Amino acid sequence: AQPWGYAEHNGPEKWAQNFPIANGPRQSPIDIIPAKASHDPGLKPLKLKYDPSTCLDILNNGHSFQVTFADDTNSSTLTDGPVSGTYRLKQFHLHWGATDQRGSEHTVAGVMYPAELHLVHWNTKYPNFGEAAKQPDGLAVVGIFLKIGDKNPSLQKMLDVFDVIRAKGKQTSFPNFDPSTLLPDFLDYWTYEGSLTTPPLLESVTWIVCKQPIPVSSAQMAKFRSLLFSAEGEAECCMVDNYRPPQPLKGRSVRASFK
Ligand SMILES: NS(=O)(=O)c1ccc(C(=O)NCc2c(F)c(F)c(F)c(F)c2F)cc1
Ligand SMILES: [Zn+2]
Repeated sequence: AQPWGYAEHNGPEKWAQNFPIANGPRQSPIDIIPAKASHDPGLKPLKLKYDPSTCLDILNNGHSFQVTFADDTNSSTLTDGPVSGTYRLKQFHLHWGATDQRGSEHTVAGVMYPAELHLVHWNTKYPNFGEAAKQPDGLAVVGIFLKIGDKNPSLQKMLDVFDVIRAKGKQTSFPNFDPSTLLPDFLDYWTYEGSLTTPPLLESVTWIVCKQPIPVSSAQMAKFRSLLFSAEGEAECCMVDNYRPPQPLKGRSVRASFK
C-alpha cells in the first residue's frame, strides 16, 4: 500500500482507504467553538513536569520533525488536568502550513493558526507507548498554537539544527532541551476525547488544547518550511501543509478549564 502523506494522491482525503477509522466517531482535529464549550469547574489545572535531561534527539520522520524523550522513568510527566494517573512525555512535533494563513490542525471558531505544537504523552497504566496507543485512555496530547509575533528563542534551538535533519530519515542528538520553555504563560485549555491526527488515527487521545498561543516569527516559519518530506536522493519536496483538517464532532462535548 502506498504510504500515507499530505499530497493529493496520499493525503487526508485518501486516508480512509487504508485506515477506515478515519471516519470514526472520535476523530481529530476538530473546530473548537468557544461559545459551545462548557466550563467544567471540576477540571484541575494542567500539571506538566519536564526534565531536560530526558531529551534525546531530533528527527525528520518524513511527516514532521520530532523531538524524542527517554520515557523509561517518570521524569517528564503530565498529571491532573482532565486526566487521572500519570502520563509520560514521549515526543513533541509540529504541524504547519505553506503560508502563515494556515497550518494548525485544531481551529478556534474557524480560525487557523500558522502552526500547532503537539506534546505527546502515554498513560503509565500501560507497559509502553505502543500498547497505550491502542487504549481509549492511552494517550494525552497537549496542543499549543503558534501565532506570528516575536522570534521564539526556544523554537530557534530546533531551527538551528534543521540543516542536519533536512531530509526524511535524518536525525541528530538533541540533548538538554527543556520543553517547558515552549509552554504559554497560562495553561487554560479546552479538552475533548479524540484521536491521533495521522494514520493509524487511533481513537486513544485525550486532547488538551491550550487557549493561549506562543509566538513565532514569520522568518522562523519560513525556516520550518525548508524541511523536506523527501529523503536524500529523491526529488526534493518541501515539508509544508502537514496538517489534517478539522473532522466531524459527532456529538462530542468540548470542556473548558476556564470561564
Ligand atoms: N499528531 S498527533 O495526533 O499528536 C500524533 C502523535 C503520535 C503519533 C505516533 O506516535 N505515530 C506513530 C505510532 C503510532 F501511531 C502507533 F499507534 C504506535 F503504536 C506507535 F508505536 C507509533 F510510534 C501520531 C500522531
Ligand atoms: Zn501532531
